[in-house]
Amino acid sequence: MFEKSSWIRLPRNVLIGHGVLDRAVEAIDELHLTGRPLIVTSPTPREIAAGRVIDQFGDRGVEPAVVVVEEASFEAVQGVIEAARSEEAGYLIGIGGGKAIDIAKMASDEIGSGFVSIPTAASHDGIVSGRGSVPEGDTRHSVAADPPVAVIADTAVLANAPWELTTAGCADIISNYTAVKDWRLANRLQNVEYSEYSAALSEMTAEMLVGNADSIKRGLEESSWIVAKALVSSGVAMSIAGSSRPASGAEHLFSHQLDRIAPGRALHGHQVGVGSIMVEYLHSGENGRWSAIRDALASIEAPTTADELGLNEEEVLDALTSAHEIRDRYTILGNGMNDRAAREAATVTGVI
Ligand SMILES: NC(=O)C1=CN([C@@H]2O[C@H](COP(=O)(O)OP(=O)(O)OC[C@H]3O[C@@H](n4cnc5c(N)ncnc54)[C@H](OP(=O)(O)O)[C@@H]3O)[C@@H](O)[C@H]2O)C=CC1
Ligand SMILES: O=C(CO)COP(=O)(O)O
Ligand SMILES: [Zn+2]
Repeated sequence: MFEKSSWIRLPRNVLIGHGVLDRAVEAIDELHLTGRPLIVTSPTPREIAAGRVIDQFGDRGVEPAVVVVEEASFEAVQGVIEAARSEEAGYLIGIGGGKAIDIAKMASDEIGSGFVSIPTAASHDGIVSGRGSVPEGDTRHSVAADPPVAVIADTAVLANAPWELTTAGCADIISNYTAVKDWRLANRLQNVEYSEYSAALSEMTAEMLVGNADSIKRGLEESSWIVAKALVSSGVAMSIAGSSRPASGAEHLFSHQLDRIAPGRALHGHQVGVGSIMVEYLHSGENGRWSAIRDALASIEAPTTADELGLNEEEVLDALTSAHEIRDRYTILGNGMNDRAAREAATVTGVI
């Protein structure tokens, strides 16, 4: 008897392009959300973008509540939930990088309200996904949450963000190559649920980004357009899968470990990019495609070495040998790498 079923949650309105931030309230109006909006933002995006959205609401006689978060943590999520209750918010709007958007996403899931994603940086593919990613103690939780009901990505805002945030977003997309390899492996070895559609979309997104690498240049708004579309596409792949598997494999475990070992040293996307070079080496060996991943990263000015990430050898080796412990997610790392194997992978690929 056929008993399979799936429920794919996707955003309804996706606006990408020059100046779309000024149409934010118009796009939100179309969704028929009710009640007072609560804006969740972080310090810089508060200055850069949230004010413009608040003004649009003001023109309609609506005064949104605002919470400014400093870090991605469960306490911050709890704070937003409490603010939403005390301010009687009807829905949430996340304005910022991954931190603000993840927190708004997870709080709205808990409250059962709608959530709108307004990224100010093209720095990661969580801007549209139905996953929140939050560290806690020695682990990191990838939490299921409703995806945004709308995404409003203004390429002028994204292009004005520091260039490294955009290259981080590119690297997060390029890492899909190894994430999908790990997913297939986990499906073969552990019967992990796998979606061919989601995997194909995730890989195609990485292919298209690499194919357009020549147009990804500092100071060019078109770069933000290309990257924002790829981030949306990768987020959709995660929504189809119902997990972050198509965009998060061993290279993400490596990065999550770095967040513990060397917090705040480098951006999420940059760490996963470097992780991806080494994970590709583990999958395909010395003559494999790891050098193509490295070259793709280098061509968009993303880091390819420990040095460029601001890390030393020991930190990289520590993260590599302990990455398998951070979460119950089967990858090429299996039961873990020993010191010698880790050093070899990092040395052959030129990471250290
Ligand atoms: N849910 C998911 O599927 C995914 C989630 N993530 C999560 O996202 C987070 C990483 O995202 P990331 O965006 O790098 O982190 P942040 O939100 O911390 O943003 C990075 C930095 O950029 C600043 N910033 C944001 N927008 C602008 C702008 N327009 N101009 C100048 N500065 C700006 C922020 O300032 P300020 O400090 O003032 O806010 C911050 O210092 C991690 O927590 C990661 O786990 C990553 C990938 C996928
Ligand atoms: O960063 C992500 C995808 O790019 C989210 O993955 P995690 O589930 O590993 O947090
Ligand atoms: Zn990522």
